[in-house]
Amino acid sequence: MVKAVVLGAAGGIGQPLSLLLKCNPLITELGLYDIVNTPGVAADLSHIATPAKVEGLLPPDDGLKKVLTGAQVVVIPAGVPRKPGVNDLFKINAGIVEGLATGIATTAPKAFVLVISNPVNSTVPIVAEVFKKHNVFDPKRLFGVTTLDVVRASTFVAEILGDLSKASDVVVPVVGGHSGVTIVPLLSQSSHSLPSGFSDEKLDALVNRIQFGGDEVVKAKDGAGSATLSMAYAGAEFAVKVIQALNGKKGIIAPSFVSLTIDGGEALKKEIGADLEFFSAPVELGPEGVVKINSLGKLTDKEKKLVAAAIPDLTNNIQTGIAFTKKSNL
Ligand SMILES: NC(=O)c1ccc[n+]([C@@H]2O[C@H](COP(=O)([O-])OP(=O)(O)OC[C@H]3O[C@@H](n4cnc5c(N)ncnc54)[C@H](O)[C@@H]3O)[C@@H](O)[C@H]2O)c1
Ligand SMILES: O=C(O)C[C@H](O)C(=O)O
Repeated sequence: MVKAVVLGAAGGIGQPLSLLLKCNPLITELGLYDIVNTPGVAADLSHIATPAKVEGLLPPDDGLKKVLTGAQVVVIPAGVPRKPGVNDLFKINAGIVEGLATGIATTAPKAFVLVISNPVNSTVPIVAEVFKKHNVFDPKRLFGVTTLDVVRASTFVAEILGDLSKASDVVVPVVGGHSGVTIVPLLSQSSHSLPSGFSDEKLDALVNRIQFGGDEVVKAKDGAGSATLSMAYAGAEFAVKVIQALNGKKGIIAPSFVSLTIDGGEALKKEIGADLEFFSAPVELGPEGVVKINSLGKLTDKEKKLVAAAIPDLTNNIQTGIAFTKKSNL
């Protein structure tokens, strides 16, 4: 019996993500919340012949509180995506995420919180600070969703291998954060080796494509927003892993942007040579959330440089999130 909730459920990510969650038999209750359209989305999904009972709520009449009551897993894709005229996502999304995190901290403080809203490197620290203000912060239960970078890495490697049927078997750890140079694919650890003779230039181009995969979609959508369908796929994949671990399945490991106060975090700080509060690394999941942050493993010199290049942006992004909540009255 698992209740999952999507905050921002009527949006470009929210709707297909809610569809994928509704299709998962592990979920028995699915709560949908947005500032618009959730009753319609919920009515539509409720006709699908799967176990989850769906409800769609809006802000009036304590909708946020009602939807969060009893929630075990809360996924947050609420907020604006990149599009013309929207240059600073943080300005808008910081307040949205802070408001929703306040709702979770007061109504479902034990829920696992999966943050999709960008910029993830800053919105995750915002959620952490809000939870600290309410004295309910459990770092093991807060996740920045970086799975789309992992999904892209698998797909692009399978494309290079000339066999997309392998895409879902290819495992490439992607670490660091979720924006541009903070995205660090560890291609030397790919489950499927790149073709022999794969040149340095080609490797650089592949790293760049994974780091800036979001731009490809924004450009192709030509003003209509950023990745929604691939993000919904990635978000559902990560949410299901969290739910499987919650239900007792062992050995689930996936990269996520998490607090380095968790077991394994101190060792990771030494590995990356930086005293960061958050970093995306492979984490082992269990019924209480993150059991342990794993080592990044053996890195090539190129990968060590990529990690070093990610640190300044990560430091700034994390501090921007923390500074926002310090100034806020919520
Ligand atoms: N983590 C990732 O890998 C990743 C990937 C793609 C997009 N994103 C981010 O996800 C976010 C959503 O993208 P999208 O394309 O779905 O945008 P969208 O505009 O299509 O949908 C966002 C939804 O959020 C809702 N919303 C706004 N304020 C809200 C509030 N206070 N409470 C509840 N709902 C609220 C809107 O009504 C809308 O339905 C963006 O910030 C985007 O940058 C993250
Ligand atoms: O790039 C974006 O703005 C959206 C998202 O973070 C992505 O990786 O596609």
